[in-house]
Amino acid sequence: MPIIKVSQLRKEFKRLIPKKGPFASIRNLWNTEYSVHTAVNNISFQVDKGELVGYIGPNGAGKSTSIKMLTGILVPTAGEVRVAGLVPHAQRKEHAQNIGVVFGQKTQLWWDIPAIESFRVLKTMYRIPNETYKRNLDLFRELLDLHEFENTPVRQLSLGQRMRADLAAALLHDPEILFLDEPTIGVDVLAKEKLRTFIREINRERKVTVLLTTHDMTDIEKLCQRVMIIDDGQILYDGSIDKLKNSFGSQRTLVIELEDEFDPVGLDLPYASLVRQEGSRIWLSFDKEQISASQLMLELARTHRIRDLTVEEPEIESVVRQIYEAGLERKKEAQHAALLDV
Ligand SMILES: Nc1ncnc2c1ncn2[C@@H]1O[C@H](COP(=O)(O)OP(=O)(O)OP(=O)(O)O)[C@@H](O)[C@H]1O
Repeated sequence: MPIIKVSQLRKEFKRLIPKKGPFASIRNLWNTEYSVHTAVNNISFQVDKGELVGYIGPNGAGKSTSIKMLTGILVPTAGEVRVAGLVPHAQRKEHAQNIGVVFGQKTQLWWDIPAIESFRVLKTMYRIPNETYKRNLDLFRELLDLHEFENTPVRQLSLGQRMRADLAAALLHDPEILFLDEPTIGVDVLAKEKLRTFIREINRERKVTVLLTTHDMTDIEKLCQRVMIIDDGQILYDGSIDKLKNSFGSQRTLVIELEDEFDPVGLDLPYASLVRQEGSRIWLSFDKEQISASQLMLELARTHRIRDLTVEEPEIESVVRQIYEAGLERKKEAQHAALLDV
């Protein structure tokens, strides 16, 4: 059952075109010339209840703008968005009861008071029953080690501690849906792992639907069953991580353990290149569209005795990098064509 429904969603921003030349700063005071920038360009998708979906894309792709429309902070220019049956920007108060939001770049907590005080304020704001509040706080204390720092003013917390407090704050009122905008940004490896374990736990145990934006592909690999890639305001991919690797990353590595020391003399392997060698172990990179791992192995077996072999899938990091780079190339070509048109 879809809990998030987005159809032909669009967001345009007007940008002032600054005047140049003499007295520009004064003339800009009366400037009314704008250009329109489309940050989100007619996207459509649905998220089912209980899903944990990664929403990724390069800088400026439109992730935060989408999240802001889903959370009701921004009003769409066109299209439809419904979250748990509500229109976020039109029904902000009811919507706030259904969602939790964490923006990694900006805390939702009050800066000058300890996190525990912020939690008490949130309890009143969201009218959280005593029992629910206590149950949740006890659980979050246990899973996020809140007791270590809950009495320290938020401004004195480390980034990792602040993020843990923010996550707890976002979930105190038992929301059905959690929006996470870069929750692991700038956090050290151990703290990241703690945050990931917590996110996984509340998704699995409490069936909270999670939409997560991140630049950290390990977050995606460790947490998400499904990933959506947005670039230039448009969704380029929506599906599983395995399918993503298969569709976009055809490069594979065959790791072979030979019986004897590797001797490259006279070796002529079609469609493969030797990328590494350590004694009798070699790494061959190949494109699965051109040759299969078994064909490659047969070729090698003509001249070498093989003891063992494994095929390494591409890292999601490199697959996603290729997709971003292809998008960048397309943008450069479009800009170049536009310049030629002028
Ligand atoms: N308030 C605004 N006014 C004008 N342009 C904006 C505004 N907010 C965002 N944009 C533009 O919209 C585009 C998408 O921005 P957005 O913040 O959604 O990207 P993002 O994918 O979240 O990027 P990042 O990974 O860098 O956070 C960018 O070109 C950005 O400059």
